[in-house]
Amino acid sequence: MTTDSSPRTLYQKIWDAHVVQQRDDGTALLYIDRHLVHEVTSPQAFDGLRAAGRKVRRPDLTLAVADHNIQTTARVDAAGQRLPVEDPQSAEQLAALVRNTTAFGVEYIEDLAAEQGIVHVVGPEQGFTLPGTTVVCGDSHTASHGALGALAFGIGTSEVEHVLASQTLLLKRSKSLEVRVDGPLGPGVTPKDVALAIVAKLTAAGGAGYVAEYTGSVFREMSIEGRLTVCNMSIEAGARAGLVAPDDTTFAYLKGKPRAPKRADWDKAVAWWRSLVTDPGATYDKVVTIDAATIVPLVTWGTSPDDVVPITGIVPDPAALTDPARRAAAEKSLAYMGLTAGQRMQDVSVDRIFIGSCTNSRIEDLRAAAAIAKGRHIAGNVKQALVVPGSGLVKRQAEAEGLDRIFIEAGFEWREPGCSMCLAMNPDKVPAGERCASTSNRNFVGRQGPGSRTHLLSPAMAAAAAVTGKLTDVREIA
Ligand SMILES: CC(C)[C@H](C(=O)O)[C@@H](O)C(=O)O
Ligand code: SF4
Repeated sequence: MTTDSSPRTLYQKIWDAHVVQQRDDGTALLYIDRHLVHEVTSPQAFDGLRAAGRKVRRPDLTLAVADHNIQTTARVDAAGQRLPVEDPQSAEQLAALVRNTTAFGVEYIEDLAAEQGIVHVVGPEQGFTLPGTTVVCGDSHTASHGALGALAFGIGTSEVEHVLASQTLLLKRSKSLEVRVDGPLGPGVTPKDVALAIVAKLTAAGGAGYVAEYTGSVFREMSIEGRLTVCNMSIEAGARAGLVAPDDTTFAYLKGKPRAPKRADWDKAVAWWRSLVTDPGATYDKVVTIDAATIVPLVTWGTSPDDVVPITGIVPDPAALTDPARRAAAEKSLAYMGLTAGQRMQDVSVDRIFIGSCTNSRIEDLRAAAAIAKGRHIAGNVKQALVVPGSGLVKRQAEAEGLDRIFIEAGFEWREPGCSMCLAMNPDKVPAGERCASTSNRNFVGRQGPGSRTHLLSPAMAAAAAVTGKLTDVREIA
């Protein structure tokens, strides 16, 4: 604990409030407030506990949900009977999560429950993620939860076991990075474009060793859904975590959420949460600023999330790169993506559309996509357009607003919640050589299936690509 009153960053305040023991080697044992668990990174951790004869220390602070392997087609038949998961490995991982959470007394959000969804959509939506808490999950996109002012980061399977057993984690403090974006956003520019602009500016490795705090008018004016999109992609710039200081928008979002504090506890919590801001005079180790007016609707061309160009731009020419290693990487990337230098991004036709993932599957994302899809139809060359809500609650809300009808009438498939085509661990895959306009966060080689080609963009731009059959400037449609 810091005892003097020197100005501190938000990151430092949350860190200081969670140090259980400071060690001489610079590491600290940190208390973990919330642990989210999914089926992919937990089986070995539970096995480890079993082998050591240990229990889960705080089952009440642990919440499990299946998302990566789960099918997004119907989960029950017409008679209400559960339909089997066909892939044996997925079926086993899902069964293991049920077995392990039952055996260790951890709460498991059942796959047929309306609360089921992608772990990073579920945490905020349930009020499980709260300002000023430390949140971990065996998943790199845990950074998302920083949108609520939580210090949230991904951990490996051995750390999952450590947290299950002790509710603590041994960590080295990261450096602090301020990412400031000020000014009004232009037409068609969404939080996803802000996120892509940040990743492009920092580069995919530029945030390594840092915890980013997003500051400036753009984030103050942004919804929680938008902040979740931006914080989600912190890891694509290599940052350990991303943070937005909690404010009235945060409190309004959390109030009444199932697991948020109630009555007098709520008032006490809000009073503390209001102190979670970077003090005037506190310094960051690094500061990056972006003028919001320079951000336009963006799209990726390559196989790294920082391969970003304006939708009005062209495929960059590797020959313009002087560093031979970077040039070779860009050439390889273009060959994989089936693109040629100088080609206009808006001439690139697409085979599939994916609207979903923990980056862009919340209600505002679906509203933005539906606004473009409304009264239109997917183009003849588009083989499949998936809309996968981030949770059963998002799905229900969207249906109450009639968004499902808009999508279905426009030729989209309306699915059950899960990670789906974001990483193709379930049957939702992009076939080799096919091109997908995707609202997810990674365009790595083979990410959406072996040989798949991914272009990252916003939900509105994904819907625009669906109806025109090619990458499209949403400003020309909306
Ligand atoms: C499967 C999981 C460990 C992985 C992650 O850590 O992020 C996945 O969610 C991803 O997005 O690649
Ligand atoms: S939606 Fe995609 S990025 Fe998010 S947790 Fe699932 S696989 Fe990872």
